Amino acid sequence: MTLALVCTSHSPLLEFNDPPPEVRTEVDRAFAQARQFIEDYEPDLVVSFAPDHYNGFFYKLMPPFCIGLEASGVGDFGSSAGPLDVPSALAEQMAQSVLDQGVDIAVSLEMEVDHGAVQPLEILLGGIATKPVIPIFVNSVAAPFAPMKRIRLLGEAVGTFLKNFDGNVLLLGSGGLSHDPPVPRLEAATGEQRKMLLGCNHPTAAARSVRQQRVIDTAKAFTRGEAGIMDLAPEWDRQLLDILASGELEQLDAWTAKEMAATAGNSAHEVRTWVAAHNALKAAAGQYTVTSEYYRPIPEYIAGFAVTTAVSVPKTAGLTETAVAAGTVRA
Ligand SMILES: O=C(O)CCC(=O)/C=C/C=C(\O)C(=O)O
Ligand SMILES: [Fe+2]
Repeated sequence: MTLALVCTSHSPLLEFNDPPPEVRTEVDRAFAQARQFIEDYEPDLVVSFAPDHYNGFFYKLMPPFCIGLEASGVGDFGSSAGPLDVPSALAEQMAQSVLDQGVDIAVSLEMEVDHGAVQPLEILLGGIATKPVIPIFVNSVAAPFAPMKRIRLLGEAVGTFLKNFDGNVLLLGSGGLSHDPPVPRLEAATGEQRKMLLGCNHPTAAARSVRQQRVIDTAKAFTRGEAGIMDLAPEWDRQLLDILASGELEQLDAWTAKEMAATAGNSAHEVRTWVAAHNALKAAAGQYTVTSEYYRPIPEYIAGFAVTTAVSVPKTAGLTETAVAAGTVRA
């Protein structure tokens, strides 16, 4: 059994608001590099840690974590709709193992996933059903949030389960880094929004379209420096990437939800998926090496935008020559 990891920011704006061409080229190159990394690795199973943005999980019943025993894409922001290829029996065994290890996790036989889970599958694996995928929802937008230590322990429990898997496992983390896009929040919700957040009415295509347009308009205003959302926080992003690369993930236990949001924006909680994925790799393999890392704050995507790859082998010379040659290595 070996493991590999790709963590990537997602953005609903990828196809709706272009950054300058040289930045788009950089992002495409980082995606291409991650795709090649996966192709070379030939995963038998993908385990995806991803958030949701009130398309599949609502306040009517909001679990901190959930494993999909069956799942399908909802098709928001032009992402693919339809079933994922979830190995249900294996996903159920994973859920039992995670529970046995002391991490309470929900399961869903009808999990709905949005662009947060679907974009990485499309971009990195060519579609939502090209490989067997176990989707793990990590709540990253709906307060209250699980403490960071629990996120680390979720990753550890998943990684411990994967130790016994006979095959190559690719871990995915999706989201972040610093960003504050206009995702509605309960504390500021109007009557109609509150109903949407509760999940009283499942979002219609028309309602989704209004929400989507708001994100696009905000991104355009943000790029002009005119949006009333928080700035990106490159220093916070770099600190996080350094900690993830160091493997000393316990350092993140002290990060509180309040400070994370205050420093890096309300959607910075999506980095929880990165922490869980990295600790799954660490738990399964003992050590890991980050092999490539792309990072740039991209206002057009409202994102501290990063793509990294890692493998379950001890540290050697550090980042690979490929990463350096592609110009995607961090400073
Ligand atoms: O109004 C809504 O709920 C839609 C907003 C939305 O889905 C925004 C998503 C933003 C990201 O996924 C992101 O920047 O990470
Ligand atoms: Fe998101």
